[in-house]
Amino acid sequence: MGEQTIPVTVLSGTLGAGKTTTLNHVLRESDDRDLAVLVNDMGEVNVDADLVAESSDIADEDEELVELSNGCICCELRGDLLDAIGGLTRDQEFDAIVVESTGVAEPLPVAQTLTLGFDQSDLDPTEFYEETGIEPLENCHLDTTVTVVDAHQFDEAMQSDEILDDDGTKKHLGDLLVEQVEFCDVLLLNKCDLVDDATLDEIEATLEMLQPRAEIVRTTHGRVDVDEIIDTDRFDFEEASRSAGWMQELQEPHQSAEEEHGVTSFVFEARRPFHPERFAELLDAFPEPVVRSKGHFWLAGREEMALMVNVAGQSIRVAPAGNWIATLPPEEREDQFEAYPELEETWDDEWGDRGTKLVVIGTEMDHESIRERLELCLLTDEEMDADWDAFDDRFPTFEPPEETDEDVTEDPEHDGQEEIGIAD
Ligand SMILES: Nc1nc2c(ncn2[C@@H]2O[C@H](COP(=O)(O)OP(=O)(O)OP(=O)(O)O)[C@@H](O)[C@H]2O)c(=O)[nH]1
Repeated sequence: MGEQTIPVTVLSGTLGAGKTTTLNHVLRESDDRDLAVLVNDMGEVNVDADLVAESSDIADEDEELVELSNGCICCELRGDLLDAIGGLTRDQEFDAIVVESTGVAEPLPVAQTLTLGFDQSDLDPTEFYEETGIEPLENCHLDTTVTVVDAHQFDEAMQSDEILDDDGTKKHLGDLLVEQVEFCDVLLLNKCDLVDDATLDEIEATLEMLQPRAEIVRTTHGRVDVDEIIDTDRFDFEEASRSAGWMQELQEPHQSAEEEHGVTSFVFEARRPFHPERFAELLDAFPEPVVRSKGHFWLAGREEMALMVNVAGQSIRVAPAGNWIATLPPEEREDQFEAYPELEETWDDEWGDRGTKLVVIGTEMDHESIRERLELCLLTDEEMDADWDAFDDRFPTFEPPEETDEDVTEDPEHDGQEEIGIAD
């Protein structure tokens, strides 16, 4: 794998960020490379493929264009994506392949599909192959994931409550933007011509906080040095899925976060549960400077299961984060102690591992005031002795997970996160 196989670059980015413009630039600048291009076109929403096909610069016999329509390559077209790459590369030797996702695609499932399809991942692909009927492709590797960010729309998109529909899956624009930023190797901060330098510095500081690993390149009209995004060998699935800022912050918190352009982060920890009503109220009107928050929490009345909160701009979702280790049979608990020795150090005689750990990232945040507001959501001494089941609890109910030995300190990234819809 690697050297001799065809490098695949995936371009993501919200609608209108400049993916097609970047792709056109790459094609124009790649006279010395034979490129294949796959464009995911969502029918009426997106006419990229037409634009690409019409461009005379691109209608070059060395290049091949495949359009994947009527669906999303992060959802039902996952198999089609691999089929298309398989078809393209069966008889022709390309130097590289560029995949342009739709503006609503999540990069993680696309990368998962490619790493599984190229047999490049440590995950067991058997089920995937059975489900899709796909033969693993041995002649390609996922090389670089690129997210194009629209500098001009960034703040607005983060604060937007616009809901996007990705083939039936509804998500907030801000949530998608954060996912795209958190999962990539290279961030193109595009449309720099429309934004002043001070604002660009601020956006870049936020991007760095959200995604410390990615290379950030400022561009105008997608004019990037092609070597920054093609055949870079930058992609690593494990690293990519673990590198998001909030994850690093949870694992190695630096309490007095270095401030750059007003972007800071802190970790909130507590060993008492949140009052479900007060915490719901806080989430309803989450402090505006918070750009991103994620972590697990303990909700009074939910002593079986840890919950996970995921705030990205205006989007707030809650998901199950696995059973508390305290609920496990003693022998399984011992296994967990062995695997995670630090668990024993923080174990509470009464409540075991139950507790809350959230990372909060934001711009111009007053840490103390946000910390205080979170603390006010914790049960008071009096409430600690009350009947917790009697509290008004608007959070969604989740079925207990089948596997009970999940470590809640790891991010399980469960599917099925629920938009909590606390506001209504
Ligand atoms: N001023 C300015 N406009 C840009 C820049 N990059 C792209 N645009 C314009 O922004 C619009 C959207 O660009 P596209 O490249 O089509 O964006 P996209 O991400 O492919 O959009 P979708 O395919 O709809 O998701 C076009 O009108 C581009 O000409 C830039 O750096 N500066």
